[in-house]
Amino acid sequence: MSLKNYTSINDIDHIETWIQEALMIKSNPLKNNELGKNKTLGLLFFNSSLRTRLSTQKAALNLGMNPIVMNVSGDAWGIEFEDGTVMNGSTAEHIKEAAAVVSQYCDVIAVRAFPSLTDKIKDESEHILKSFIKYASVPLVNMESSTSHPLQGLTDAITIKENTTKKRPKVVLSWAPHVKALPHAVANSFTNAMQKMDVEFVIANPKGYNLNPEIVKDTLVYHDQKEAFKNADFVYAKNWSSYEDYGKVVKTDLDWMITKDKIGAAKFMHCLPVRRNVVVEDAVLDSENALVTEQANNRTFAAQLVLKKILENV
Ligand SMILES: NCCC[C@H](NC(=O)CCC(=O)O)C(=O)O
Ligand SMILES: NC(=O)OP(=O)(O)O
Repeated sequence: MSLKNYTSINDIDHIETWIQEALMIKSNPLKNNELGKNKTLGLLFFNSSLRTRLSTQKAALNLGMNPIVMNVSGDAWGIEFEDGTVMNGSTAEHIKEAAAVVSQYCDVIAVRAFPSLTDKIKDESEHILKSFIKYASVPLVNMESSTSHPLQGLTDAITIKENTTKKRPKVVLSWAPHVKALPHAVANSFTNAMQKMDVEFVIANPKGYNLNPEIVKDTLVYHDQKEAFKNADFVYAKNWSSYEDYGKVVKTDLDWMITKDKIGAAKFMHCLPVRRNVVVEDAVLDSENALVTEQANNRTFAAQLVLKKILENV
């Protein structure tokens, strides 16, 4: 299947096939190093990044593409996204011009834009991502938007497939404590990805932290972490702010921190960056059961698969 834009896990037609394709790329990353020759990937960051910034560039380089990167916030002119506004405030150019202009320099555009966590309706409308899609004339890749992080979700699916010996492993997504209000994007895309895979998938979170019911669907949600962790093969930790009381930290349940004692022999996963001894204790991250570096490595191959599918279509 060729691809126009990659904005959500729902753009994956058959996840098992995509995983196999990504693993083929991993076994020979330079096989298609002519496919992107003389093509430019523009990476636009409205927020910080280490893994996405480097692994997506690495993926582009493996395909022979030329990546160019910009930190939009701070370095570029402030972009206006509202239609018909009198631009006499702090924004200096409109997304209509900005996206059209970036499309002159790039064959593919990748964008990272986190949610406000204050305006649920606006965040859920994905106005930044959708505006780029509307006004750019080239394909777009989501590098974590308000509600989804599909490069991460695909990576996590690949990592679980590589690290399981069981036909149908038990995978638990667990909320974990944090000092800040964080987005739902990673948890949403992980949930979307697990729902497409042949795994026993459950979610554990304290009361008040249920994810968007339209994402959770009929996935089992436990409010008792210990109960959820029984017989788990993979524990995926992530903090998110409240969805119901949108963007709020309703309570910091410190006893939800992931410990060696709690997860036993289960493999530990996290998208990173992770706050040690807040989200998860050192003993877990420093153990052989931590897959976090492997996940970060797989980001390259997930991005490479997505770019390959887009390049085959342009
Ligand atoms: N891209 C992976 C996670 C990005 C972001 N984490 C953060 O903002 C953590 C920041 C901190 O720990 O201060 C999130 O949860 O969506
Ligand atoms: N996991 C992830 O997306 O990391 P960065 O925020 O560092 O890109």
